[in-house]
Amino acid sequence: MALLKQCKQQVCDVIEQESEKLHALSQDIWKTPELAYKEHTAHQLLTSFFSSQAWEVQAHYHLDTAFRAQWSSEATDCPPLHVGFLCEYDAMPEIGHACGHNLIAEVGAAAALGLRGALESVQPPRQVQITVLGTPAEEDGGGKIDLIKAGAFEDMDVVLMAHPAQGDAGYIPDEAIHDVTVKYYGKASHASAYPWEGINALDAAILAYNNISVLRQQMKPTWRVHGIIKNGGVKPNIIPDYTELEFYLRAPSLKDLADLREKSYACFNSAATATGCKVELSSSTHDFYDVLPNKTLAKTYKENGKQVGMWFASEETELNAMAGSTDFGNVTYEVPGLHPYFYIGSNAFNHTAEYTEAAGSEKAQYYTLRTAKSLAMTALDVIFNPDLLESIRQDWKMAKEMEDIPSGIDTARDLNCRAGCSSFHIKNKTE
Ligand SMILES: NCCCC[C@H](NC(=O)CCN)C(=O)O
Repeated sequence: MALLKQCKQQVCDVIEQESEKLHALSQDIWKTPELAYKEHTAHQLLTSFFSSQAWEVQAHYHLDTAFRAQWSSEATDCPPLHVGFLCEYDAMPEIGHACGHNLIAEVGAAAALGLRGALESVQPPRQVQITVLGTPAEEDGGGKIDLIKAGAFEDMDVVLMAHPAQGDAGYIPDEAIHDVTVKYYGKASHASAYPWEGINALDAAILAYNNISVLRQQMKPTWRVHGIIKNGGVKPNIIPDYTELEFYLRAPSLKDLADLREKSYACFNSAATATGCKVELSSSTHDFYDVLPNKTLAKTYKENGKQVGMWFASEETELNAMAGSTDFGNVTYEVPGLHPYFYIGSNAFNHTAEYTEAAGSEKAQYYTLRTAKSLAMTALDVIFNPDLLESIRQDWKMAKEMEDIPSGIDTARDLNCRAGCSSFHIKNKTE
């Protein structure tokens, strides 16, 4: 496959040629951290970038801060093979790009440029359509889920993106997540003069927190529940009449998440019963599904990654690692997808100020670009090898069949079902 080899080389050359522009793009995003659905500067930077590179851009694609950029090679007799690359670009409150989404955007852009450059340099075996989707609101909300609902993934064959971490990995089992806001309503009273007249909403909040801590003993090791008290009252001498908590519930499958949700809701409700408060449980964001594995895609990515200098832990280590959650999970229920993790030259952990610094560092560039090369090379393998695509489709079908999806949940369309950045335990060998 001399042509494939030549194309892979071309991917690397194009990405290197464009490296300064790509670096500037991710730097500009990094310097202006924006929260979910409000990523106006990042959106503007990315849409201008793709327009200037002669891509067909649909800015404001179904969402204000989403976009779609497309390019297609010349038509052949076969229907086009449709490859999607995703760019995330939302940041975290107060600590900026602490999950490195500026680098995710750069990887998506670089991989798309590299793949297009390679396909323009040869006569590809079939027509290829490349779509870059700008997907807002991963840290909160789930922009990809809005885009799934709008049909954005419907005709794609494979979707690829990569996420910054502490090491390179082909697949880490990101968990399904359900966010819940818990509100307790009590009755205010003078806390010293007439405490018996009050109904203490803070007591309910503390009981709820402790109920969850007690439940933890009976949780499976892969389950995660963590929360904060957003409102704990206003003054010590006023019995709090209102408190508010926010919790994230996570589990490795939709079935486990439904179980965990039931148990956790019992903890929240019983705290209300014990204190005489009223309770309100609500969720304002989409549930994220677990990320389905695709062995063939992950293996192909790792083979390419090794060619550009990556080191990977064993598959078993990867499968036992914990990450967080992502709305890419829902994408993997729609279309075969790959969501590898990549080293950015730092040992810092995601969601810390140190990681923000690392994501904006010059050092991260080398690792970010080699990740983009590996993603684009993986796309080339899919394009040049029809058997590979067949195997990817088989893996996808099997992974979906193996999910024990609770009744009442239609993963195809009912996105109101259940599904972190904790530490990524995959370490780089050299660290
Ligand atoms: N609705 C809350 C979503 C939180 C998503 C967040 N994602 C990441 O950290 C990216 C790594 N997969 C999380 O897992 O906390």
